[in-house]
Amino acid sequence: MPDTPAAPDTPAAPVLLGNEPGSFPHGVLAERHPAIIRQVRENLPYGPDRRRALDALAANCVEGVIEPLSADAPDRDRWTAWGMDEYTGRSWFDVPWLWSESWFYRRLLDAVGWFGPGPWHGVDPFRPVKLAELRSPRTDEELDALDGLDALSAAAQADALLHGSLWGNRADLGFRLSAPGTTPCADTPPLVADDSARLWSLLPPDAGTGTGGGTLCLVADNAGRELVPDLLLLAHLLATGRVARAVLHVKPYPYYVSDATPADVLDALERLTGAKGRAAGYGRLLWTALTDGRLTVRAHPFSCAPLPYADMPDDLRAEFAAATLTVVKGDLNYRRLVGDRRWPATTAFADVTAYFPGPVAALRTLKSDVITGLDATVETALVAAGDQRWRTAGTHALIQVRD
Ligand SMILES: O=P(O)(O)OC[C@@]1(O)O[C@H](CO)[C@@H](O)[C@@H]1O
Repeated sequence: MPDTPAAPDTPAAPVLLGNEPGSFPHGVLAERHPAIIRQVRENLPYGPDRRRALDALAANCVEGVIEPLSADAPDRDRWTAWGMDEYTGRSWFDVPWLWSESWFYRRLLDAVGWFGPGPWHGVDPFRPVKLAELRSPRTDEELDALDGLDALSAAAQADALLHGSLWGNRADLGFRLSAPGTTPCADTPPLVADDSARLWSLLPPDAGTGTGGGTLCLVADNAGRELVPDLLLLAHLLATGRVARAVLHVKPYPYYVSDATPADVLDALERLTGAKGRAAGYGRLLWTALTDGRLTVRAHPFSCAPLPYADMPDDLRAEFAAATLTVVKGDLNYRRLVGDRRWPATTAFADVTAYFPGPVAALRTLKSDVITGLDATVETALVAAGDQRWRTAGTHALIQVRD
């Protein structure tokens, strides 16, 4: 399977595995995944066959080994190219953590009958939790707060929407299974890196007016309370002419509990168009942009690949190469962007993303060990402030740009 180092000129750090008891990756494999299965079992009335399959997966993912997809699986060839044969027979804990997590969600879809011919075909096992969040009063509060933006300068409005999208990344339902009620940490500034000025310099206002303006790719992460502010940001960028077109990359199938799929985009859009005030205006703008082609939604198979973006296929590479800027959202996408490795925290972000075919920005709250691009002083302060939970607790965030 491909294993392109993220940055050929930077010595590659070791790939993260899940086999170290007490480590964050080990906890995800040993505890978070079984908890996700329990939640899925409770949230939908699956019949005995599906329940048995879920129980079998619960045992297999903790005690068993990787078993190949069935011969008639529609994506068997793809998974073969992504390393399935190489890892068959090995413990889930002994293969790259990035790989075994994606494998978990793929096998979960088998267990619930997503690919099958039966009644559960195409039914998102995470839909109940996604919808509960989208319909929550907190979403209303966030949409109502948009009307307060009118009092701000144009630059402050843009920053507010950027930060809404950034901190929306805390809305990760899988994460909340293992870190409920995490509160921001007062000891160190919440932003560990802030390249927002560089980001805005790549998207000047009105650069996108007329026919020759730029395209922004936004590689989305979670649905619901992350996707809503992502859509608001896109609407604002289109409305202010900072971009002429936007491409929203979402997942082709349910993944990492709350990751956005095309169906989730429609749900979020409905939430916006059904809202009041500025939120509704942005909803209408996005609806029109979808109909006239200024906004497109992509669900590329590689979006659910168990591999770093350094291994992206040529068609995706060409898309990102043509964009004025690609904004990559969230923790998992960050791991895939820089490579899921034990990088020293001060490793240059520009080096580990040198392979990326165009300007790229990461907007991410920190929910796993991987980190690059920190100033040494920032790292020292974070470490001095206490334990290493700043890496995984979602209390800190970053905006990093490589142009
Ligand atoms: O990508 P997201 O939604 O920001 O976060 C995904 C996440 O919760 O799941 C992984 C562990 O399962 C970590 O990368 C991260 O903590």
